[in-house]
Amino acid sequence: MAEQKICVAIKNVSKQFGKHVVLKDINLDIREGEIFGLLGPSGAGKTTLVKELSGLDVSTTGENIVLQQKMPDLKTINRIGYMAQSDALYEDLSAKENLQFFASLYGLKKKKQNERINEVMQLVDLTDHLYKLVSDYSGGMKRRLSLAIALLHEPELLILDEPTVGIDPVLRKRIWDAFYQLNNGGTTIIVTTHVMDEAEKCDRLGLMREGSLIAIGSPVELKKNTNTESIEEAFLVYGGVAHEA
Ligand SMILES: Nc1ncnc2c1ncn2[C@@H]1O[C@H](COP(=O)(O)OP(=O)(O)OP(=O)(O)O)[C@@H](O)[C@H]1O
Repeated sequence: MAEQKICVAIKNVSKQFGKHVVLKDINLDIREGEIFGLLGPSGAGKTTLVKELSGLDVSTTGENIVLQQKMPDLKTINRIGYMAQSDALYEDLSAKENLQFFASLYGLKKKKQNERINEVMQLVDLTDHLYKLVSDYSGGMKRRLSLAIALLHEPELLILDEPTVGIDPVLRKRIWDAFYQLNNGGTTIIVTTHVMDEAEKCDRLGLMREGSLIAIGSPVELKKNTNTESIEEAFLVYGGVAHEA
């Protein structure tokens, strides 16, 4: 990590859907250039939080400052790449047509569009499948195409909601290689996951449970502080579940 500048500042953020409190007073700084993982079981509030950071939802109280702007902010949204949990692709179009559509939405000019389409498809290793209909893509290919789309406008911050769910280990490694490549180029990455080996790949983690952030630290720190050997065990200790050695 070259710098310690703050990319995302989450300040006293709470979220309620009706009476249901989904996020409880979250405070978190994410640094520029880091890969930050939000780890927690289903329903912990990870998606709700990253949607707020992406400008797709708003907090009930508190504020989310992303790239020095209070969210939601239209200009800032254009500096973020967001990959949702389920793929938002047009199945009846080819990959290239999908990419062109989203590139136009991002306002990229024709020449730039073609350049970026080639670059992002190379990064996700789909160059040979550019003209294939998305309906003929496998699940893993669709995930990689979604990632390519999120990268078209060269975002400074990439937010990935469970990017490798349902993906086999070989492909998962390939996708993570792409994340590292982007991160080495300076992109800050926020990734939600409930996969422990994926959590180990992050620079720092925020452990979430029932809408609360119960611990923040590097994988090594979290294990050391709880005297455990795995993130899974550390999570249980932070969550108040007895740790049996
Ligand atoms: N639009 C909504 N209206 C009402 N409740 C919602 C809405 N969106 C999310 N929730 C609730 O908020 C809680 C947190 O959901 P969220 O999707 O943020 O969790 P998550 O940690 O991302 O889980 P998963 O890993 O399953 O995606 C859940 O109880 C969910 O039912």
